[in-house]
Amino acid sequence: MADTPVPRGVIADDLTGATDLALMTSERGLRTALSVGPPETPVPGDVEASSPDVTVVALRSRTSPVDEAVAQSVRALRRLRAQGVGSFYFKYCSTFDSTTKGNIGPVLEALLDELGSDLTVVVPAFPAARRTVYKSRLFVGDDVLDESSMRAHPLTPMQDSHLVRLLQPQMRGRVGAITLEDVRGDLARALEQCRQRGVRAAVLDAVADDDLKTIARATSGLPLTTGSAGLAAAWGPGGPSAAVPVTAPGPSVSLVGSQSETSRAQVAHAAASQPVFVLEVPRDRQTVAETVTEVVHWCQARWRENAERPVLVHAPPPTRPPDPPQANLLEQTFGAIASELADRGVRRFAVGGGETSGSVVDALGIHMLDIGPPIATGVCWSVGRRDGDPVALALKSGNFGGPDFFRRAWELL
Ligand SMILES: Nc1ncnc2c1ncn2[C@@H]1O[C@H](COP(=O)(O)OP(=O)(O)O)[C@@H](O)[C@H]1O
Ligand SMILES: O=C(O)[C@@H](O)C(=O)COP(=O)(O)O
Repeated sequence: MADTPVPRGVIADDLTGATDLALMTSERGLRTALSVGPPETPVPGDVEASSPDVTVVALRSRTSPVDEAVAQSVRALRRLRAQGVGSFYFKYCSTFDSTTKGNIGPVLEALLDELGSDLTVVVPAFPAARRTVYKSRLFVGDDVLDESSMRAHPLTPMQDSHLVRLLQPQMRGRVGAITLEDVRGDLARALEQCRQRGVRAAVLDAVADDDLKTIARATSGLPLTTGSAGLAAAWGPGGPSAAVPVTAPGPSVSLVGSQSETSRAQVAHAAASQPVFVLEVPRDRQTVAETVTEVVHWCQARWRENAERPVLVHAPPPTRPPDPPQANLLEQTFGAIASELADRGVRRFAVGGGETSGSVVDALGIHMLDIGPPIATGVCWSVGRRDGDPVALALKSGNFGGPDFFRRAWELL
């Protein structure tokens, strides 16, 4: 197994992306801390004792305006540097989710500027999750990105699959491409040629785990690398899993705001054995509050019938075209449901969707997560603390997990 130096600081643009990567490093035996938002600077003297191998900072910047995403990401980088971190990874989605005013390019350039570095790589490939890049085109399984279900994402509809074409309009600097032949040939030379041509971000083809190992080795000297959790599978020497055990008693609830095909199939599967509540899209804050009260009563009534049986609450099908204010009200609704249920003693939450997970964890007031055992590729149990009590969280990217995810997850607790 390759022994590749590990970027010690990871800045992730959403929470499920952060847990995806943290699972990867923790499974490889790297002690991984996940901070929800930039970490507080630790008290000097504690640094050595508590220093993890990798600190992952989960932001909620994926759909933020450019200025906000840049400010959040630079702030995270500065906090990590203050803790002694010297090498960084910017984690975005393996489906390269970004809006038309996408912030991946601006964030990447701001981080390069902050580090005084000229070149980085763009590596969203994650073959274990069937994301591959060939001739700069991103594939999801057998489909190019813009022919996959990502084409109809409510917040980040992806209507091109060519990463250079997607990224260049977001950047001041030049975007280049490195072909699979060069990745498998003389990658160091290809990177040097990019540098000489003034390329700031080189999009790398990769279709197999071995390509990622090659890339991890060839880019280990760069202060900043970027991509999905795929590349993290090639970091470090590898070793026994550093995952912590996760236990939390009491009733179980799944909250699904994701509209991906995968999530919808998972909800349909769960509905065969679990009570399911379908939300309406709230019109305003007042209807958010009314909906939350209704859902909390519904959950409690279901648990009085059978305390062991998980329940599931999910968002209704979206309107076309997608409506960001409605998306935001739904996120608030899921967050408030979680927080009201937690006030009533619920400690087991499975959440479908990255934005939805961010909203739920924020509403629960959780700032740090310990990484637990895997549930599916890219999804794990994690533990946060709320008023000192452990809260078990399965934070699932919309696109991840098998059809039985919302049953299987509970069986692992
Ligand atoms: N019916 C709907 N109308 C508007 N927005 C919706 C609807 N259903 C879900 N959403 C929003 O879509 C977004 C889904 O994003 P996210 O939770 O990140 O899921 P994924 O992981 O699939 O990207 C959330 O902001 C959610 O509130
Ligand atoms: O890289 C991935 O696919 C995931 O880690 C990820 O970023 C998930 O984002 P959401 O689909 O918004 O949950």
